Formats: sequence, structure tokens, C-alpha cells
Amino acid sequence: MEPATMAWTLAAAGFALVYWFVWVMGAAEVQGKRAVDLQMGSIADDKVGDRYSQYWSFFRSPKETAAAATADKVPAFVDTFYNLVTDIYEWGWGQSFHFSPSLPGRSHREATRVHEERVADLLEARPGKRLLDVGCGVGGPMRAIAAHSGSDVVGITINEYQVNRARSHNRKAGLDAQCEVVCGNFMAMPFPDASFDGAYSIEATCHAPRLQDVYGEVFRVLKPGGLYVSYEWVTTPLYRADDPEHVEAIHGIERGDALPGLRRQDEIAAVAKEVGFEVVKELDLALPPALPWWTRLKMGRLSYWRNSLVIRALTLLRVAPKGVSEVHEMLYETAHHLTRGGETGIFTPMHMVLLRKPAAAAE
Ligand SMILES: C=C(CC[C@@H](C)[C@H]1CC[C@H]2C3=CC[C@H]4[C@H](C)[C@@H](O)CC[C@]4(C)[C@H]3CC[C@]12C)C(C)C
Ligand SMILES: C[S@@+](CC[C@H](N)C(=O)[O-])C[C@H]1O[C@@H](n2cnc3c(N)ncnc32)[C@H](O)[C@@H]1O
Repeated sequence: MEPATMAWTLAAAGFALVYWFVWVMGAAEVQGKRAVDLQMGSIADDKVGDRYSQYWSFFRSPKETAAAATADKVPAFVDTFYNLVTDIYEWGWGQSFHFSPSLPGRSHREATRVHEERVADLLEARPGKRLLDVGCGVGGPMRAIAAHSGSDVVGITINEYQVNRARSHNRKAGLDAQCEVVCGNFMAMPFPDASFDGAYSIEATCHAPRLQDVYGEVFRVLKPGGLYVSYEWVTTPLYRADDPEHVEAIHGIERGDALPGLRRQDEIAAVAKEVGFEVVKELDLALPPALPWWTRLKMGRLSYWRNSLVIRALTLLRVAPKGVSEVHEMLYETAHHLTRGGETGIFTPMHMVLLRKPAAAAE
């Protein structure tokens, strides 16, 4: 072959490879967000670095003092986090920002859907009921629950960028008449007392510095007799504070997921009762016979390398903002800590509580 033809052939093959990587393969699970669309939420491109170091500065002060002194800064810190990660989550995971137990012979997408529909079933959701999604992300669970049950769902998230993404997904799914999204703080919600028939939170209340603040708000906006289901991130009784490996995994999970501090499993029902709820059911959905929720993270190592490469190339070409690579590396580390948390059994992201506001609760 002529050297010139050889050069052209190689160039064409290289282009085809990049095209396939970025536009066709797109992500670990293609859900509408492509690598070329990666942004950093509402952060301007030249501010990404600043915001990323701001995010890390939250963890610099010693944990004991940080808890009290920074509780009021947590919503802004969580908002920054979701500006940084929302597009990467959508691109590499999908529209539902949570885990679910693996199901034999079923895809991740199906397992996710089953985990979400369980919420609707526990709430006895049906047409005519109005549900609240506490910390709704870009609305994956909201759409699944609305479609499965026929209920209306109102979601709240602290992150404006997610509100816009969720509204656009709701429109595309033809569910915008049933699903509404509001930007706000779930510890001070802009809803009247007793305005919802049911409520749920999926892997979201772990961002609250005091669980009382969010459970108290959910209690206030629920009608008497209304049910609330929450999937909570907690440490299990297997966690040992004197085991350095345990401590490293839990701190790694907190740092990579914008958590002011993970709670213990036994704290959840206690807080629920403290704010006035009856505890109807409590169960760690990760316990056997459930299959591991973390295999999806573990089996994707190859995808991570591919994703990392795509992101580096796009930042070099200035298609993706500078800083995406750092955030992606942080998530890669986090995946490792989450996997260790799952394998050792010291952590679960799906401690389920079903709570009821007593029928005779005073308004
Ligand atoms: C509930 C929360 C988020 C849970 C999960 C949805 C996310 C936790 C860690 C995330 C990820 C880790 C590795 C990323 C990978 C390096 C990248 O190539 C593709 C995206 C990841 C798989 C990403 C996806 C979302 C998570 C699994 C918290 C915040 C309370
Ligand atoms: C891990 S995501 C889960 C999203 C959604 N439940 C899902 O499963 O796809 C956590 C969500 O909680 C929201 N959140 C965290 N702190 C919040 C706060 N103080 N007020 C409102 N939303 C908050 C985040 O903005 C994000 O949407």
C-alpha cells in the first residue's frame, strides 16, 4: 500500500474508532446523555476547578467540628456536588441515581425499575393519589412510579440543573401532566401542611445533616394516615469503628457522595418515631436472598477505563469542560469504596423503612 493511502486509511480508522467510542457507545448504559453533552450542571466552564476545590474544602475541617459548624452549609455543598456529577451519572448510569439488588437473568434497567415499583406498591399508590418524591434527582424513579401506579408525583431537588433535566425527561416521556418538579430544600419544603397522600425518598435523605429535619418536614406535608417509604444509606451492625479498613471505606463513601456523615441503621426508626411516625415495616433490602447491589459497580471496571479515555479526549479537544476528568476520577475512587462497603457488609444503600403518619395526628 502507498504510504499516503496507508496514512489516510489509518486516519479514517482512527476517526471511526473515536466516533464509535463517543457518539455510538456513548456510555456504560446509553440513556440519552452522550459524552459530547457532558456539562458541569449550571457551573460556567472556567469556574469548574474552583467549585471542585470548594467541594473538597468541606471535608478539610475535623469531622466533629465540621458537623455542627457546617450543617447550614450542607445544602449549598450538595448543590455544588450535583452540578459536578449529574451529567456523568446520567451518561454512565442512567436517569435513576440509586442502587438496586441484582435480579437473576434481568438487566440493570429492569432491576432498577423493580426497586422503584416496590415503592409505589408499598405506598398503595393509585390514580388520583398525590405523591411527594423527596430528593428526586432527574426523575427516573418519579417517572417509573407515575407510570406504574397512575399517581401524580411532585419531586423536589436542591439542584436547579436537575429540575431542568427532570422536566425535559418528563415531557419526552409524555408524563409531564402527571409529574411536576420543584427546586427547593427538603428540610424546609415550599408545600402546605397535609398536602400529599404519600411520600418517598430514594437514597436522598443521607444528604441531610439531621434526619429529624427532613423526616419532620415529610411528616408535616403528609395527610394524616399517609404513608412514607425511604431507602436509606446507613452503616450496618457489622461496621467497626476500630477497623481501619472499615473506616477508610465509610469515609471514602462520605467524601465521594457529598455526605455530611453516614448514620447507623438503628438511628432511622428512632428518628422516625421521634418526629411522630409509626414504623410499619423496616428491612435492609440488601440482605440475602437479595443478590448484591454492588456487582453493577464492580463489573464495570473496563467501562470506567473506556469512559476515562473518552473524557480525557473530550477535555483535550475542549468539547467537555476542564475538571470533568478530576470529577470522573473521584467517582472511580468512590465506586471502589462503595464496593468494599457492600462486600464487607458494613454498609447498605437500601435500608427500607415504611412509616405512617397516625390518622389522628394533630396538624
Ligand atoms: C445515591 C447516591 C448516588 C449513587 C450512585 C447512583 C452513584 C454512586 C457512585 C457513582 C458512580 C461511580 C463510578 C462512575 C464511573 C467512574 C463512570 O465512568 C460512570 C459513572 C459511575 C458509574 C457513577 C454512576 C453513579 C454512581 C453509581 C449518592 C450521591 C447519595
Ligand atoms: C442520589 S440522588 C437520588 C435521586 C433520586 N431519588 C433517584 O433515585 O434517582 C439524591 C437527590 O437528593 C437531592 N437532595 C439532596 N439534598 C437535598 C436537599 N437539602 N433538598 C432537596 N433535595 C436534596 C439531590 O439534589 C438529588 O436529587
